[in-house]
Amino acid sequence: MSEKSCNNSECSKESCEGCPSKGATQSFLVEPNIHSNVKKVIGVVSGKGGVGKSMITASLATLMQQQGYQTGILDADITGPSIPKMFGLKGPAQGTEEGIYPEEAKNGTKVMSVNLLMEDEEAPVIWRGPVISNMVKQFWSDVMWGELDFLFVDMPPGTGDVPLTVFQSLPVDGIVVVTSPQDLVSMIVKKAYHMAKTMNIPIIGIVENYSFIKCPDCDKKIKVFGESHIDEIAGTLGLEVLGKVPIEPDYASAADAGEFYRIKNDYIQKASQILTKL
Ligand SMILES: Nc1ncnc2c1ncn2[C@@H]1O[C@H](COP(=O)(O)OP(=O)(O)OP(=O)(O)O)[C@@H](O)[C@H]1O
Repeated sequence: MSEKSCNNSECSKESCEGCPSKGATQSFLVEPNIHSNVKKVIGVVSGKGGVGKSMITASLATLMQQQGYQTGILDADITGPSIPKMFGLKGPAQGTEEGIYPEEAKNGTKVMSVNLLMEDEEAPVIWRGPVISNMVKQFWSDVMWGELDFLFVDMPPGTGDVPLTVFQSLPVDGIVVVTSPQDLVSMIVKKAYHMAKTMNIPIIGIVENYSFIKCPDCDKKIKVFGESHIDEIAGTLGLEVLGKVPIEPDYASAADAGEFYRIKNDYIQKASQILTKL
């Protein structure tokens, strides 16, 4: 993004010389709601679907909340929202002329998601890209987040419209990349890595989900998806590995029961240490 902030089609090369806008970088940042004071915005991204990005977003918010920070989750996964259900939240969200209130989970984590605005949470969102992107911007400009230490943004998978909108419109302080231990991961992590670099967004680190499962009888770690390559990839890219999270049936059952706020995901403690220093 290195366009001039001047949109005047009359401008000629000569008249641009001496113009105060010359060389200025255009900002697409959207103003937050007047009732929001969000200290840090953290994006949670994945290169492909189904790696457990929402579960890691929910874990990060819950972990920081358990440590005494006030957290929120902006569910930017508009066509596949899963955060409200994980926290046992149902719409409709309430509002005033000045904005919409996020809903609050039992642990105090605040959530906004398209599912809290729909009359029927099972109705599909069949909207085109620009409408979806605008909704994400409104989750920043129209939601009264109040005082938050950390707002985690659960992104849709990939490097499409919505991640681009979030990176351009919200003051993102860093991203966490979620992966699984499969062969394709190297390429997928690199795509997310290059997107963040291009957009000048700092990468906090990588979390590997589905790393292993613990044998209930002998505690042996079984690597269901094969050997992990995450340390090598992180080493090559100069990134931190924030944690290796096992397949843990309790995570899935807590999510299904709408009680994710009771989960303590100790496997990502390193992420919390880094987040507190941001
Ligand atoms: N480590 C884990 N142990 C047990 N269950 C998990 C784990 N990680 C994720 N799950 C479960 O797997 C399912 C998919 O996870 P999740 O919704 O977080 O994936 P996602 O990457 O956000 O998906 P999408 O990319 O489609 O939005 C959920 O039911 C979730 O509870």
